[in-house]
Amino acid sequence: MTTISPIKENDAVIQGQARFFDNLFSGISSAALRCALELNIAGIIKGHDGPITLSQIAQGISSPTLNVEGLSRLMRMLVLKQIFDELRQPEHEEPLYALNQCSKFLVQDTRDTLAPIARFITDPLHFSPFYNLNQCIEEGGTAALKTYGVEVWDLFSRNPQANKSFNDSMASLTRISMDAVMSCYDFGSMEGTLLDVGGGVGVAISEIVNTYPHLKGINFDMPHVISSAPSYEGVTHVGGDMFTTIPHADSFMIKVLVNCRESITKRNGKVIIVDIIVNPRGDDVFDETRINMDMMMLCFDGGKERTEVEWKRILEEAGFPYYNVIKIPTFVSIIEAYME
Ligand SMILES: C[S@@+](CC[C@H](N)C(=O)[O-])C[C@H]1O[C@@H](n2cnc3c(N)ncnc32)[C@H](O)[C@@H]1O
Repeated sequence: MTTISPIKENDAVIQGQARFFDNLFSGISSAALRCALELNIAGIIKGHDGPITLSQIAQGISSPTLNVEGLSRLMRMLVLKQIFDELRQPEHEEPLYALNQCSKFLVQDTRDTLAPIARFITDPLHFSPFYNLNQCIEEGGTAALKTYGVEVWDLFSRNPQANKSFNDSMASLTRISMDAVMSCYDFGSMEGTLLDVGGGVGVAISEIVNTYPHLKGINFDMPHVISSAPSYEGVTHVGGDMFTTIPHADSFMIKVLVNCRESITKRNGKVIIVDIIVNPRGDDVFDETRINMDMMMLCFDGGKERTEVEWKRILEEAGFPYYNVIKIPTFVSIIEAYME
């Protein structure tokens, strides 16, 4: 006779094992998310205007050799991960699958789509350097350089497809945080020119200028990024290297501060930083996202996400001893920094 001892979920050893496996297999969640994107599952559900069966998803994929059993197992995984909802209703034999607050971001071509960042983050081009993360910690330098022989910005400037994929991914990430930024910060009190340093293809500055047309926007980024930026009314795109010189403006939105001080034309000029403040305590719903983004920067471009103490130090070194932090309901915060 076999006796089965029930799993004691409170047992620290069991919990440790479960945590180990959850982390070990977390890359499979990314792969399943990418697979849902490639198969356009969110788009198929959205197209039906309501929850649908597995067979309807299968029809939407319309592959003559579709592995329906595989699709059903994929949906089980995506439901377990709360990426899609599964509804069991008595009148339906088959479960119904529905979009939820997570999978709605997989629908493509909407204003709030996160499909471009999902595609970029799960792309081998982005993921391969993580296999060299240990080297980048042992020796310093970026894992991207060790993988590709060039830094990412060079890689993007030489590879138009990678450049577009990265720029689109950043634009989608920026777009979803801009509502929170705009509703919590009064750009209307600014005057003259506002320059976004490393502004990508100009999503943030275009939204600001669109709401506050009295401001003149300057979007500053590297020439290969600017060359693919769409034009926006009230925004001038300028290509260049922020480590060499940044154009003059009355106020700045910025990620790197060193050159900013010399570029501020008025004494009352201020710097608005819209960026991550790392909170290693993990008591905020976005803390893991912020730490993941920090690892991405460590591996990929050699940048870093900062705690408030680190921001305070870097601001002081750049000549901005006064600052306010404005917490907003998204993964970034606003830091308003002043010279005096
Ligand atoms: C993390 S992305 C952020 C893009 C944009 N601010 C956004 O939120 O969507 C960093 C940006 O900095 C730009 N960048 C990196 N090094 C730069 C440099 N030396 N001069 C100007 N821009 C630079 C990159 O091209 C990229 O668009």
